[in-house]
Amino acid sequence: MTQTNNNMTVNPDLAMERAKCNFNVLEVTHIFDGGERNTLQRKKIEDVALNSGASKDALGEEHMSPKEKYENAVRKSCIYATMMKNELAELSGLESFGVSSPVIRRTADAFFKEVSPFLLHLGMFVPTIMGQCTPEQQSYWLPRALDMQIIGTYAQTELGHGTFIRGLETTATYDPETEEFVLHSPTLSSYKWWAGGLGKTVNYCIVVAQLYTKGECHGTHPFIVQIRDEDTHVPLPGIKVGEIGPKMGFNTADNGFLGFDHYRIPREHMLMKNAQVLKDGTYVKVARHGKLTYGTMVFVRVVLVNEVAFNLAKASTIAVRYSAIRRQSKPKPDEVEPQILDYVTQQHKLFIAIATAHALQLCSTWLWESFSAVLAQMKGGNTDTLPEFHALSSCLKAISTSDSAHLIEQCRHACGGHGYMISSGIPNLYNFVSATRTYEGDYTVLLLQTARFLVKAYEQAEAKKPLTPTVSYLAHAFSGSRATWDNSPDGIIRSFQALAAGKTAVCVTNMRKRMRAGLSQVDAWEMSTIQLVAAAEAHCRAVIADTYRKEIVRLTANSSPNVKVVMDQLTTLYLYYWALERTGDLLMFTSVSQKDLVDLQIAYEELLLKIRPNAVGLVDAFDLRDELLHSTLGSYDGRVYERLMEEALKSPMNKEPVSDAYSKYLRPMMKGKL
Ligand SMILES: CCCCCCCCCCCCCCCCCCCCCC(=O)SCCNC(=O)CCNC(=O)[C@H](O)C(C)(C)COP(=O)(O)OP(=O)(O)OC[C@H]1O[C@@H](n2cnc3c(N)ncnc32)[C@H](O)[C@@H]1OP(=O)(O)O
Ligand SMILES: Cc1cc2nc3c(=O)[nH]c(=O)nc-3n(C[C@H](O)[C@H](O)[C@H](O)COP(=O)(O)OP(=O)(O)OC[C@H]3O[C@@H](n4cnc5c(N)ncnc54)[C@H](O)[C@@H]3O)c2cc1C
Repeated sequence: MTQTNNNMTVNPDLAMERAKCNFNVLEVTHIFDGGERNTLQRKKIEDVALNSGASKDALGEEHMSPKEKYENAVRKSCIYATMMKNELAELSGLESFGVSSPVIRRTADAFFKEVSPFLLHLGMFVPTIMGQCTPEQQSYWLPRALDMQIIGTYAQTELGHGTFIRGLETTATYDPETEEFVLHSPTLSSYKWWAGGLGKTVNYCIVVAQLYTKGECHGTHPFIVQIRDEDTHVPLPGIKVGEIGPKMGFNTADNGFLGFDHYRIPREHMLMKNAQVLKDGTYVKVARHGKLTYGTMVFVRVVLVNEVAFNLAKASTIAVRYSAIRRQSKPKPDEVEPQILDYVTQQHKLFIAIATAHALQLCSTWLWESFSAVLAQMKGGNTDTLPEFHALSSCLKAISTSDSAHLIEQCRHACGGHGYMISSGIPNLYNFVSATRTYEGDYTVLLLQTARFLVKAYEQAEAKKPLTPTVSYLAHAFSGSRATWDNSPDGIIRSFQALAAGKTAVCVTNMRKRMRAGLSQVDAWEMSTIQLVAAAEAHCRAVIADTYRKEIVRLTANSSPNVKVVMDQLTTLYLYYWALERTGDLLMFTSVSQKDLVDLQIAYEELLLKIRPNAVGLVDAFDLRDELLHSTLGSYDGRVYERLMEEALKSPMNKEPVSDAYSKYLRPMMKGKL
């Protein structure tokens, strides 16, 4: 029997779950959105962007050819970009549309099952103009880019190098005679590779190249480069550009390749905020910190934490709603088949996904605020906080993307066979999020950046020198005794810090041992990298746990009692889950006993049961409209089987009763005439 809810026919199991929920869902929505005002503004933006139906496709993207898919994505990008410039910019309170509204970014997902070919324009081209140009350059380029008179991308990675930026081979050689830079791709491996939108969409790009002037190489620098005619869109002479072909995801992003044959650009097209080349070819370094040209990457790493929190919220919404309507097996012969959400193993798969979406969402807001503070200090010429921030944003990017990809895959497992359907929405989420673990700095590589900082901080702690806030716990690393286990939230967080400190200490000790045995510092470091990655991961988990806990306590200070309880249950679940995932480490670095761990496992299982009645309410609180979920399994009304059948019937394979393949191949083979 079905029930109606907001004029909608709702699956009775979902209706029952909603009736069972004992907390005010809207209050939790406000927490996730960062306040009631943000929720109201988000809803307004979604109404304007989505109620017209402009986000919908007549035929599902999955049934289109690659060319049709791309053209459709461009069509919708143009519609959405026009909305962004007009109605949405006004609604979001922005003077011009752009990178500063996560809501506008998130709402775009209703238009694209994969991604927009404009993602890199707004995600990296515009931010690079904002972060790397002089004020004069900015006043020329920014209005054109924001108004989308030009469309750009960020072409840094080459066929031969992505991680190791200092190893890039594209050259930009200054010619003082003509006051131009000559861009050149000397080898196949120097071809730019991967930039989103480069294949067919953009007419400009940021190119990162090795700068040569007066015969000397000054390392990689960014340049703004026109690659296609502004009117005809034809590639300009000296440019070889194209699309790189099918990928696991991102198939509407026309990622491209780009090569230069002694291609000339004006001197002023070097982005000169951090370094300049004067007319006579003199190189002048302006920036106080050598890595400020990496600024756009740091910005995107910060943004990505928010991005993956949102995508994990989507996957957990789909999987929890589906688990409430799906009934399977008969553990008690006299009773009806239970909802699969009643299985404790299912709760174990899913509730951590909900908790992690909250943890990452709150950490992303905190990280954004820290980033704003670092930028404000740098405006005043102070770069002291940059190393700590680079270490922090590197590990948070690595762990948030990796955990989210893993948990989205776990949500797919939780949906059984139907989760494997593209129409479930989960495969596209996974394909998108698994790429975030690699791009903008690979997981291992970024954790090793954090490890560099941790080791230095450890040495400072050893020398009793002051420590920066996120590593201040290292000061306790020299007490000589193991940290005292205590299963309160604060006690568990202290234990996570003890693990990070203990693992860092082991790395330092091993590296010193290896160096005493004759290895160079580089080789001793290399031999310790497995443990260094583990130390950086432990550090990051301590930071996330601490931030999540503190933020929830702060944000629920005035919440109603039941909201306080359910938010506390989620944070506790997060802490228990990760403590139980790291029992070996806890035994090494804290006083935890076998009995403590057995008790913790029982407490965890009891917590799952406490959260169970509120599970659907918790994902409803993410307040994700069906248009954003793109899912047969996760829609608000729970009409799962109906939607699966409707989608199956849309398949072009079902257009004809007998496939052409029958007369061409099957019949001849079966009649022995092939
Ligand atoms: C209309 C519709 C619209 C709809 C849409 C609406 C849209 C709305 C738009 C908004 C939403 C957008 C969503 C986003 C999506 C974007 C998609 C992006 C796609 C992907 C893009 C990319 O994928 S783009 C390429 C990224 N490619 C990397 O990511 C390379 C990694 N590789 C490195 O990043 C370096 O290679 C690596 C390892 C650091 C070593 O760099 P290196 O060799 O130079 O340096 P060393 O290791 O020697 O380190 C020497 C010392 O520098 C220190 N240091 C290093 N970096 C530092 C730093 N950044 N800041 C401070 N300090 C730093 C270090 O800590 C050492 O410090 P110390 O010496 O004190 O220990
Ligand atoms: C979907 C997608 C979109 C992208 N978009 C863009 C874009 O718009 N613009 C752009 O410029 N780039 C883009 N990229 C490229 C991306 O930034 C790089 O792929 C990424 O930085 C990883 O570099 P790589 O491919 O060179 O990997 P590699 O560095 O070759 O990594 C391969 C393996 O080697 C390991 N490894 C490498 N170096 C070390 C080390 N020092 N220590 C230990 N292990 C190491 C890595 O951990 C990894 O396991 C995109 C990539 C993808 C997948």
